[in-house]
Amino acid sequence: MSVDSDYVKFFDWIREKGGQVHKHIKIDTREERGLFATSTIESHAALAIIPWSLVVNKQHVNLPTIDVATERQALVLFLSHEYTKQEESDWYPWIKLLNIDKEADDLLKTKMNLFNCVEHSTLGQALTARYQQLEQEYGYLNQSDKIHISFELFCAIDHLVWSRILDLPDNEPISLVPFIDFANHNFNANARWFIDDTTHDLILRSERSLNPGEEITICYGSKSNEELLYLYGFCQSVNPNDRVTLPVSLSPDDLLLEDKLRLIKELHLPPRLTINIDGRLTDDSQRLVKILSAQTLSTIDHVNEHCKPYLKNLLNEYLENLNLCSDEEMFTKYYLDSQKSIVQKALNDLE
Ligand SMILES: C[S@@+](CC[C@H](N)C(=O)[O-])C[C@H]1O[C@@H](n2cnc3c(N)ncnc32)[C@H](O)[C@@H]1O
Repeated sequence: MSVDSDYVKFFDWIREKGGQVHKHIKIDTREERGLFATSTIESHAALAIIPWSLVVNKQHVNLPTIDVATERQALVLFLSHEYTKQEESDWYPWIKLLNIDKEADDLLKTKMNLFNCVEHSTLGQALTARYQQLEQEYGYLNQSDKIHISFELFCAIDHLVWSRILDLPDNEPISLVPFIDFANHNFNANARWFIDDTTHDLILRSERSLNPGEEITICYGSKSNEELLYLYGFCQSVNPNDRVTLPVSLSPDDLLLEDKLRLIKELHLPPRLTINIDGRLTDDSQRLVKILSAQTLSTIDHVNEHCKPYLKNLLNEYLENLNLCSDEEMFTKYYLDSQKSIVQKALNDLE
């Protein structure tokens, strides 16, 4: 069976379930598989209407009725169960296109490569934590007979969930929305989705007129490269929302340890430094540096002579770590180059 006929079946399935897809749209693969206009489409056209019954979230009737720790886990279990049923699944026309087996292979090859490349960055730390959590989750679900797939497939499905969920507004649960999940990201997207107030359908709408062959994109939000890589496995060479986040810690030998911890808690300061694309620290981070670098109680929340050396040391250490990362893969290179350039700007500012 050709892939094209799988797409035809998918479109038919959406229509059978009461949805609509604009006649001038197809799913195609150029650099990346996505949605494309096959003819001119006017501005504000409904590109797709997806009925609420096809929106997968924790309230969905078909979700496994077992306790789940998080909304994300509910979606992972849903996809795992439907994947296991194969053609018996009511969702098969969509599940088939998710290429879960191939995703598992790719994840092992490319994503693990990414993982190794960025090992020394904050992204590496976040990915390590996620992997460890997945191992624990899988161990529990497997032991209690709640899941019947391999760990590799479980990781692939977890990645698919992270990369395809939509954050619906107004306290609606995070959801998977077949069809809209084939739209790729662009900061200058030409389409957007919303929930119809009266029907509760999910509508994908063109925001301007589309040319024949043009890709239909949505914006995944103002995310940094680190967030894009973590959630979706891609990032952008020029990302106006990029930033650096550095985890910081206090030495157990610090004589002001308790005072510093108390103040950080009182001020609700996140335990990391954030440096914006222009190389400037956020206000919270500037305050954190003052506290962390203070050597006397009277200067604990003031600019002191230790602020600059403290920050310089931290930035140079991070730069050294970034230089240890390999940068052959395109997205890893975008990420690393942007991180280095932001840290360098911050260091220049300190001179
Ligand atoms: C919601 S899905 C979009 C459809 C997906 N391309 C597919 O083939 O099913 C999100 C995934 O698409 C890819 N993607 C989306 N936007 C991208 C972009 N601007 N550049 C590269 N890959 C992108 C990433 O792999 C991401 O994890």
